[in-house]
Amino acid sequence: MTATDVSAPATQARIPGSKSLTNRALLLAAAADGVSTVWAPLLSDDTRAFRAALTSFGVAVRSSPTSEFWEVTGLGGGPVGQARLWCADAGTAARFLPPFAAAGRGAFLFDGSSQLRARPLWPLVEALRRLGAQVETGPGGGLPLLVIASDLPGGDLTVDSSLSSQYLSGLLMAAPLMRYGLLARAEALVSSPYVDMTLALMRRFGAGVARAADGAVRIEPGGYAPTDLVIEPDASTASYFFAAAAVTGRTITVPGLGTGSLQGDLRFTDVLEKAGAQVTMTESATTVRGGGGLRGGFDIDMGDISDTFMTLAAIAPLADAPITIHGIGHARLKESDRITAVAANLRACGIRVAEGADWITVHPGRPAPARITCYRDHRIAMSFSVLALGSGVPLELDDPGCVSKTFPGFHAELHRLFPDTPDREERQ
Ligand SMILES: O=C(O)C1=C[C@@H](OP(=O)(O)O)[C@@H](O)[C@H](O)C1
Ligand SMILES: C=C(OP(=O)(O)O)C(=O)O
Repeated sequence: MTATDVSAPATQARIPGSKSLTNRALLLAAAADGVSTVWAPLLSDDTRAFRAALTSFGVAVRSSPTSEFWEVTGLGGGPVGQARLWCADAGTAARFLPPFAAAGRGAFLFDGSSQLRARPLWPLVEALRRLGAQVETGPGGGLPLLVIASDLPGGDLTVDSSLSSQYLSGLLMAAPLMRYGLLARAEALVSSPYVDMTLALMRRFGAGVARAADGAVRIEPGGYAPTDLVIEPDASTASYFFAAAAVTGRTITVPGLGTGSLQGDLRFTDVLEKAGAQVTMTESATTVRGGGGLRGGFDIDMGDISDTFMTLAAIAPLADAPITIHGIGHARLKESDRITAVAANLRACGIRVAEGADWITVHPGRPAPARITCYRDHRIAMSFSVLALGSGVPLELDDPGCVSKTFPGFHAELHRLFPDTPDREERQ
């Protein structure tokens, strides 16, 4: 650490709640038998869509006046009746809500934006059918999806999890509502920390969860008990602020994200450490100190934490040697084909990039001013904002507002923490 770093004021980033924790907590509270309170929920497009869909199922969600908590009156089981559910752009809604519906009784029609319709659902559809649910898909094999439910017996299931972990998470969360529970195995699981998060939250809501020696998970029937829960700040969102510290030589602390975090994406700080940043983690906060430039010359598997691969890829031109990221093939199936999108935008900045089915290599270089195509992907917008900050080069985002999927206040917070860098308007 240099003398300059020591004198730099530690600055606290205000990171909103985790999308993944908020939507899981909403679902489990909706299934529970009683009233749960979700403190510090994320207020963004994805959580509003999830909440609105639950309301369509007949779940009452009451906000405190400033939304510092949401009070959810659970159904004490799966939904009953008929409903149309709009999932907007939210992968979590399209993958978590159909299994919940299938564990109820009635007819439920799910749809979403054209972006969400393009994302695969077939492993979930197949799994639900094998459990005995009646599911009809749209022409592409996914949304719009009709679930005709009449209580699921449950049973023994292997879930193809090579494209996404969300199918398994959705099935696991519905399992305590099935008559005999579920014995579930994942095949070729990607993003495994999200399944750990699912099981941890299910336990918080009183579910009987046991892991077998062969990696299978046994979920007991019996439903959920209501609980009160505080949502952690979002670790994927925090990655942009940690990366910003690394590339500007500044210090950023995120309170509320520490050693006990349930979010795998906090491991992005290990990646920054590998790239030369200093990381300090306590039970209640994480601090990243930049300084000394970004170190490259490594090849890293980010398959478990793929939402943060773009954060690294976008700042990689500022490193002193090439950086290769692998294990991220499933990132092609998200809001955009993220490998192609990142590569195209880096090339638009004049940076040398090579890519394959599940990897990308980014070479060092000074970015040229460019217009960044966001593909309505919040993470493209946030990642390239950090590259603009670190390089001091104006990068214009074609759709700065797409950050509202997970952090509507992103640009304002980045500007608050880094006011001395190129003007925000120039970069958007
Ligand atoms: O379960 C979740 O909350 C999520 C799982 C991950 O998806 P995949 O399992 O499709 O990688 C992640 O990318 C997404 O943002 C949130
Ligand atoms: C992939 C993402 O979202 P989801 O799958 O929940 O739509 C994301 O937030 O990066």
